Amino acid sequence: MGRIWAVVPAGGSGRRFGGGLPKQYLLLHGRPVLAHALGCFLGHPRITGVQLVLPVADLAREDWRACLGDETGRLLPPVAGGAERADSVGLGLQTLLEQGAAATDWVLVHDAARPCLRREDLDLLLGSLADAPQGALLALPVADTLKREDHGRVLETVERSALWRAFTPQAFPLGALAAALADAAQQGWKVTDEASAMERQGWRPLLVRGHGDNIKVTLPEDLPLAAAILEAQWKEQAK
Ligand SMILES: Nc1ccn([C@@H]2O[C@H](COP(=O)(O)OP(=O)(O)OP(=O)(O)O)[C@@H](O)[C@H]2O)c(=O)n1
Ligand SMILES: C[C@](O)(CO)[C@H](O)COP(=O)(O)O
Repeated sequence: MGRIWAVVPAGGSGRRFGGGLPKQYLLLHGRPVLAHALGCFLGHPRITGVQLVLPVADLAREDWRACLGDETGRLLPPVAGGAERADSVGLGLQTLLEQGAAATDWVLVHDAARPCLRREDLDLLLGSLADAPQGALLALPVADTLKREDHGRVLETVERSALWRAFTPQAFPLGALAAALADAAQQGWKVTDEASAMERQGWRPLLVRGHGDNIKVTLPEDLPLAAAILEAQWKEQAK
């Protein structure tokens, strides 16, 4: 396996979260949400470089860097994102390729809005790649009963026995993922994660069971939840 890169999409506006400041900049235990997400990769010996993707208006923003301390060695110059998450990821991948990454290198894509990724889960995903030629992603089996909605009422209960929640990081060969995202964009397919773009190409990525506390900060109530999760993780590590 060649080098392994990370792309961290942080180019969103946080519409569902609301408020003035996009959620990736909000503070969790004194550090921006995106700094927590970056930290996992910046401090990992198997990650060659980290490509952060920001809203174009924020490229000159520096405040979030202060919290990274001396971890910035592997942080590449941020690039501007696009209208949708998939566009931002694609722009991050293209930048890596233009800067000399090989198409056969691997890339992990991780939401900046997921600040609670455990090192052990990142290691689990990285460790799976040798046996995952079609890529891999952290995920968790659904534990709730799922309903399909129709005009505010239950239409049906969805059989959940084989359903998993897809998290990030999601790991794929860099060139194949860039091509799959470009194809999805050209075909007008809305892909909400990297795996679905690869599935469209016939790939069947490996599901790697991770911890459910790898939450995505999406709604206002997710921020205090993420703070409590981080605190619980730190207490667990301190034992
Ligand atoms: N055009 C976009 C949209 C989203 N993202 C990033 O993709 C991740 C997951 O997206 P989501 O949670 O949906 O963030 P937002 O798009 O900002 O949220 P919303 O859909 O509520 O506006 C986030 O780290 C977000 O910053 C991105 O890089 N570029
Ligand atoms: C990529 C992702 O986090 C996997 O669950 C999710 O699809 C992102 O969705 P969003 O609506 O862009 O937050």
